[in-house]
Amino acid sequence: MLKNDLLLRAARGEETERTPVWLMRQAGRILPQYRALRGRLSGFKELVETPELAAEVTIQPVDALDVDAAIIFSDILVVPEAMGLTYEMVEAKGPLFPETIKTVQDVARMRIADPEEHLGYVLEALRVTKRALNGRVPLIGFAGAPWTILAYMVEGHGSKTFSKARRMLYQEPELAHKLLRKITATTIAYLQAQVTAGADLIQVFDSWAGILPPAHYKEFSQRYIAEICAALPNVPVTVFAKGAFWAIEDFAALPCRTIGLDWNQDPRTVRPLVGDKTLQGNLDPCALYGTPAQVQAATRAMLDQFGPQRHIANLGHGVYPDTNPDNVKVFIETVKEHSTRMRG
Ligand SMILES: Cc1c2[nH]c(c1CCC(=O)O)Cc1[nH]c(c(CCC(=O)O)c1C)Cc1[nH]c(c(CCC(=O)O)c1C)Cc1[nH]c(c(C)c1CCC(=O)O)C2
Repeated sequence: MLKNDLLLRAARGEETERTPVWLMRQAGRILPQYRALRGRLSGFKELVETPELAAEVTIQPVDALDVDAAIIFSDILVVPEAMGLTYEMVEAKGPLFPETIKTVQDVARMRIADPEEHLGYVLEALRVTKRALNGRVPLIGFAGAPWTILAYMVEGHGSKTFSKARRMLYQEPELAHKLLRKITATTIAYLQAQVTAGADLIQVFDSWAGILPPAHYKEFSQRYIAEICAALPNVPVTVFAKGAFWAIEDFAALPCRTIGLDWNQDPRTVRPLVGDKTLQGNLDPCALYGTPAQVQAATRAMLDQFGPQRHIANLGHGVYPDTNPDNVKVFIETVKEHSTRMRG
């Protein structure tokens, strides 16, 4: 039994006495206790692949920030690795795939991963975390959307344009679909296993949705996200497709409960377009660089724009590593106070 189920009730569209709040990337470099632990290890992957350590950093923000949810410490790139494409996390640079997907043979080599066999360390981290949380807050599981995963597998690293990945959609659309189908099958089995291992809510990250033209988004991304949502009927699903403001009416038709908004979207414009869905977001991560009074004012304004119900407060993307954790606490405290007042 959960002692704090605000997140799940808001996600299901039920009334809550205040707005739940958590932050994308809340476990990570903003916390000194994360940096201390991380500094003692060989690297990011050791942390991700050691269930006891992953559980420890998953719970750090629950202790330090008093957020209403924990999100399992992992990465979206564990999926391509499970399919056969190893990633490296290069210090101060980000992810790198030494080998990338270019040909039919490359796609044929990729396996549909078995969750217990190839991603057992994430499932074990979920089980350890769930036990250690002892019902304090819900535990969020996640995966990347197939398009965002393809983008990394083809490009090999982060990019402003992902033009190699986008080139494939024009030059070899059938090959892209072949790969997307394998990623989707892997992701469905992986997320179902996460739920069995203890995840209370699932978030799908389509971080690179916004670089696609709308027609490509429909063809190469949204339909696979819809398949994933439909395969998870017993758990609330959040879809966060960054930058895809033009697809908002299509999201309303997705078989998911919650739509994540980035900071470019105005919740007042979005709300009437998404029916009874719950919305998540969307304070500008850079708003946390202001003074505490400015953070308070920006957070209150955001809450007013969403309205009191069917809202999960968050930033519009992951918190930046150089954010002062004191301002993160101001954000969280302000959500709790102001959203309680909004109901009074
Ligand atoms: C695109 C993407 C990735 N990973 C993720 C996404 C989708 C969300 C988004 O759009 O930001 C998702 C992710 N990555 C991480 C989490 C953990 C849970 C959380 O607290 O949100 C989650 C949910 C840990 C991480 N993933 C990464 C770190 C930093 C690694 C370190 O400790 O040095 C963390 C805490 C590394 C990572 N991983 C990735 C990149 C581009 C980078 C480098 C940039 C960076 O360093 O922030 C791929």
